[in-house]
Amino acid sequence: MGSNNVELKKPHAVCIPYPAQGHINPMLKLAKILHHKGFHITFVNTEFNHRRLLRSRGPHSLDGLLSFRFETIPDGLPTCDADATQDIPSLCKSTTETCFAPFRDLLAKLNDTNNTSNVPPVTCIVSDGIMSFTLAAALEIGVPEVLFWTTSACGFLGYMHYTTLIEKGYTPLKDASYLTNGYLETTLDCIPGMKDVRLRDLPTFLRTTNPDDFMIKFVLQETERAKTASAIILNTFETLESEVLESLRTLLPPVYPIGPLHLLVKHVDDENLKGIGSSLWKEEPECLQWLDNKAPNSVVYVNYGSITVMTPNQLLEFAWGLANSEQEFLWIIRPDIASGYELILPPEFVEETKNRGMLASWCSQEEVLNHPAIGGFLTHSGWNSTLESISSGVPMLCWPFFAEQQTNCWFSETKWGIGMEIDNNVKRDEVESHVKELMVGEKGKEMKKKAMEWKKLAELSALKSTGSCYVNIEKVINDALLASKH
Ligand SMILES: O=c1ccn([C@@H]2O[C@H](COP(=O)(O)OP(=O)(O)O[C@H]3O[C@H](CO)[C@@H](O)[C@H](O)[C@H]3O)[C@@H](O)[C@H]2O)c(=O)[nH]1
Repeated sequence: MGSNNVELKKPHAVCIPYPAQGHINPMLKLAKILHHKGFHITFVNTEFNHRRLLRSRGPHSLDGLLSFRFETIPDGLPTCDADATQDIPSLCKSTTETCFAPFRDLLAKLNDTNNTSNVPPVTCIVSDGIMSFTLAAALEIGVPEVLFWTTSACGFLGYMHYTTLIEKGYTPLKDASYLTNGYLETTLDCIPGMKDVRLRDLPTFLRTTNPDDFMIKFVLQETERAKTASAIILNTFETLESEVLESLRTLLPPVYPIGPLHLLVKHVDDENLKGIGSSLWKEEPECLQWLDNKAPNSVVYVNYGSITVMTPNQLLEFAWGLANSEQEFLWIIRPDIASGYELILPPEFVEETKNRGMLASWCSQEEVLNHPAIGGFLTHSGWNSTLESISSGVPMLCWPFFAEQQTNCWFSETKWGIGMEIDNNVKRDEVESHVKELMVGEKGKEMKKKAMEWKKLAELSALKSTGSCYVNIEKVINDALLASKH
């Protein structure tokens, strides 16, 4: 009884990620940190992802703890049980249009004083930045809400300036020829903190001719609502993106960099929480065993995250580029990477690389990037992948796919000196030469040196008690999450 009383006195944070892998991962880490700081946690998944997590991690993997519980709401899309990423624009549309009511019902259930489940009243909401419908629900029950944008600060700044791009007539594009006629190379000087950025380096939803494009409207809606949150948090660190953060601070409520969360969560020393994970696909531990037999810095790691798709031809160009580079590689090919196509790698490729290549469908990426055998990362430049690579001191080849990945790529290459871009129209010769440069060339050595410097700074920001992001989490808790709304 006594312990229940203690439980009922805790502050209660409802954490709701956008329902995609790259958003659930950092939100779960943050939820664990908040739990460690004394919060009761309700973590809200969609029913679709809840079922996927149970399949990938086992039937009891979401049982949670007395003080860390999982709840679900429907995502509004037709029922489906595929182990595949959902279409992002459809998911943005359905979450923004249908999730408010079930979320509000869930809050009412959690706040029901007749309930006998020892859940304290909800005292704050931590919501994904692109689930901003939750702000109205927070307002209704009179609790503060912090928005967690899981992108880089630079990517977020790009989104914040969609209004500027529309005002200045940069988007929508006049016609489809503007996609290929060199127009996207235009450099801009209207985004403070991103001098000389090109249109093509900004989040890709601007590449439309349709003035009513849903994704543009969605970005405008989410960035406008962000201004009404109690605070904005970002999974980055001050020294990495100081100029951009400064620029964001002129546009928004308090902005706190609180990353890298995968380093900060290491301070949570709680055996009960260790088993709670968020991988939607089953990880293949053989990848790590394979790496154990490799020399330091000898393997290039290839992974395009959870959303990227490509044509069989692009896949083939990567395959032959890797084979011809003569480097060792660990290549993760998600089962749905070539969605809609049958995916077959040529037997000659498999034969030629069998002694120096390992193929798998999903892995524990943080562990892989931290393995001493990894010398470089061929990535789609998703923010989690970029930050995990930075924190492991691993330089990158960037093949950005969509959203703010293009911005992450540009910053990796031009500002942080740890990335080299591969042309979107991927060709095997370019993959071969870039992989060689990354792994054994002079440029690769320079990038490795820089990456090791950033790794140190990432670690510093996550230091227990004194690291700037460690301190920022305390500030978010005291100044926003525990602050009374009224
Ligand atoms: O085999 C794998 C592949 C990936 N991951 C993890 O999955 C996450 C992938 O996230 P990210 O690299 O950010 O890529 P996306 O899944 O594409 O992420 C989406 O969400 C990010 C955060 O908002 C955005 O930066 C991206 O543009 C958007 O596509 C990372 O934590 C990886 O460690 C694994 O654990 N194993």
